[in-house]
Amino acid sequence: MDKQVKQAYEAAKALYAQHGIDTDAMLNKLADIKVSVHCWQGDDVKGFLNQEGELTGGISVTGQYPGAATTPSELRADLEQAFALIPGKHKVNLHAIYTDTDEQVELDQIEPKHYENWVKWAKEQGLGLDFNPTCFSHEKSSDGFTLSHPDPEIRKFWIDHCKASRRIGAYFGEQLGQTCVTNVWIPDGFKDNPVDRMSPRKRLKDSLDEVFAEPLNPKHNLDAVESKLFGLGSEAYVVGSHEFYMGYGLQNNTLICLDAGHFHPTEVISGKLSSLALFTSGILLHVSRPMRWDSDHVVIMDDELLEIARELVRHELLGTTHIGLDFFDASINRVAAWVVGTRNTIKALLRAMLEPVDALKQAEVAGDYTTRLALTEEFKSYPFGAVWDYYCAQQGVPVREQWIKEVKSYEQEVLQSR
Ligand SMILES: C[C@H](O)[C@H](O)[C@@H](O)C(=O)CO
Ligand SMILES: [Mn+2]
Repeated sequence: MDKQVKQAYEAAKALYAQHGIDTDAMLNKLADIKVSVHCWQGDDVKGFLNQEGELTGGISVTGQYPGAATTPSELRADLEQAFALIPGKHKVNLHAIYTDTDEQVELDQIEPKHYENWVKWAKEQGLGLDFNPTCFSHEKSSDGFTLSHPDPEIRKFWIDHCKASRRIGAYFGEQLGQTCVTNVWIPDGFKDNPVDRMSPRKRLKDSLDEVFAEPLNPKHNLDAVESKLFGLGSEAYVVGSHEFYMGYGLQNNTLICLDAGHFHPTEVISGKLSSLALFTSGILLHVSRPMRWDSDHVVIMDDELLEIARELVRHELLGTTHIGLDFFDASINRVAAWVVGTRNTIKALLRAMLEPVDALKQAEVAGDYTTRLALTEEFKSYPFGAVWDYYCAQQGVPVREQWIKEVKSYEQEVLQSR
């Protein structure tokens, strides 16, 4: 390890120790945290089932940066490159459209065999896998409705797709010895004010009951449901709102997924964790960065990211929270997008672990808000960067911005020839 990195770490360690913070212990804890890295940043949410099809469902990717993955092997190679620059061992989050097969399979007919190569690769790489049914970018969702569709045949198609997806999730979990989280998100909603808000929700509830009817081993698969406030073309009404899924998840014991971009622009998910955690067995996060809307920008070290990390650390929610990422930016190198967003998420967790939580809580309980504010502010310039650098070196990944040149040479050697 670089001498300077080590020296800076030792100095930082001594400073934190004065507040009873054991940096070595925190780094061991950090190494156990898995972030679920979403495959869809690598190819602009196209997938491999119908690559030429349009991205629908009220989500959008902008940018023309060259080098998007066009095959499962390319996507895996890009992910490997990203993971070589991210400390720790993590998970990959797949959508159903990321089949690896020559078969032209329909979404309601997908089977574990269509994802076998992903499992083989995940085993080789020591990664876990998560899964999502893809209820968009399909002719049967072209009018904006899937599980809440008024036509029972279309609804059945999507129910069967979600059922098949859960079985694939269970197969991932069983094969990899790591629980797979299968997350259901649907785009269903209206562009303009509906007359009947209730009936689509009733249909969605019934559909979900069918989807989740088959009992699966929770060691292999955990179900999650993801709400949203609005999408492109569903500005007035989304069937699967926060209230809907909060009720559904609590009543049916599924994980509730909070996507940072799925609420009103000034509403933050960090503030929701301590409430939800009291009533659920677990939470799924989609860490994202909404800019004025659900824009899915790459995650940066902003106040909300740090606040999410603090909530997880301060209330000991790391054991029951599944941390997934959800952003897609095609205006920059896509491998770099993964690296920036994932490194920041892990770094934010480390920053939160290096705060004097007990002292801050004591000050708060004693009504000493002066100390609470002063200590919080002073800790913002404590040398967490030196601890982070040491962690990267310890984990065998580039320290600080050293990783950028690796992404640049990968771009030259691999991405540019695509
Ligand atoms: C592709 C993802 O499933 C999708 O982004 C979903 O999670 C979402 O957040 C939709 O806005
Ligand atoms: Mn999401």
